[in-house]
Amino acid sequence: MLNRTWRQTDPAGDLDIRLTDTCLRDGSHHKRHQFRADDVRAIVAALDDAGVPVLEVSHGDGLGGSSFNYGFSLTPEQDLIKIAADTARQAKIAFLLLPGVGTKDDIRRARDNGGSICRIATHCTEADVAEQHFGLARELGLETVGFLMMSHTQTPDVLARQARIMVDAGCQCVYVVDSAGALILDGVSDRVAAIVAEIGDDATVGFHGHENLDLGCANTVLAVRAGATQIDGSVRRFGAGAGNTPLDAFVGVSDKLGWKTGVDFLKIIDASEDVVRPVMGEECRLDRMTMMMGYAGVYSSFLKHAQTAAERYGVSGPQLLAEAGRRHLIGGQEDQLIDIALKLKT
Ligand SMILES: C[C@H](O)CC(=O)C(=O)O
Ligand SMILES: [Mn+2]
Repeated sequence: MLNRTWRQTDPAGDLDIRLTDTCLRDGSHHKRHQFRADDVRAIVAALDDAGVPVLEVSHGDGLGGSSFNYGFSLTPEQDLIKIAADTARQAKIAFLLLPGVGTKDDIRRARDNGGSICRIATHCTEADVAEQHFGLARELGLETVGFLMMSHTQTPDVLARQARIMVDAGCQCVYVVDSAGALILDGVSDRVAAIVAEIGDDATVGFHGHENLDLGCANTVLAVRAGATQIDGSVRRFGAGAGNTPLDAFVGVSDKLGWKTGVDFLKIIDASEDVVRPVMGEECRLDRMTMMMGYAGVYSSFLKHAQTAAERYGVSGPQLLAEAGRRHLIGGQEDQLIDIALKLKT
């Protein structure tokens, strides 16, 4: 019989990990951007009380995302950022910006509303479009994070070079972002390790997982073991597609591995059940649509757009998403889903 203690300490040893919950930003995709002010107030209060150090609040596609192309917000995101900042006692409020969707003025407004961490996301080969935004964010005294979206599409070396561009522009932490939930175990650790090797003396590295192949927690553990110290997740997986790495479960995993997150496990699982779940409308599901997203490498925030197109034109959603994967669509190409549906219909 193996003499195993119940608490398997991890080869990575005692680690401090900083968690960011993104259910009020990535979860905005799942909720079709229909957050009410009271939803945000309740979720921020509960996650803040549980000790979550960073809460991200914005439209799912980032500042300025409320539009015909991405979906209109029920409550202006700048109001939600201010509500979050006014409600949180210890948590910092982060916001996301995709250059071209949002503007530098949106960054200024989010800072004025109490946001203190500016997270700038680009496709993983287009880091250079964010250079001026990192520069402005640092001038404004904001902490900066860079998102390399759709990281599964590029090799570790390419991502490392893109991370260097972000850091040289003022980014303080670069994330491997598994936007499609398509990365599998070593595919995560290889990418994180390559970026750590490139920028580890100047910046930290993070990981943002999605659940489309049900690997969120496992991938995130390997990201930490490869050197990531900033981790995204969402309570109740409340994010695009089948959701993000479940932050509540990951807190439990971290506790059992001896990693320090500062989050109270009992409080976060109660917040998940009693506060977040009632706001979601429906659970984020691992179903044929979301599994096809992970399988075909499709941007998770396309899910609701693909469901709408498949229903409107009477075509197979999984087949629509398979073609979106073949076309290597990236954020901003939501309209292509309609083109695919029309072609499938003929
Ligand atoms: C705008 C996207 O939703 C950012 C993100 O969360 C991802 O790429 O994953
Ligand atoms: Mn995401």
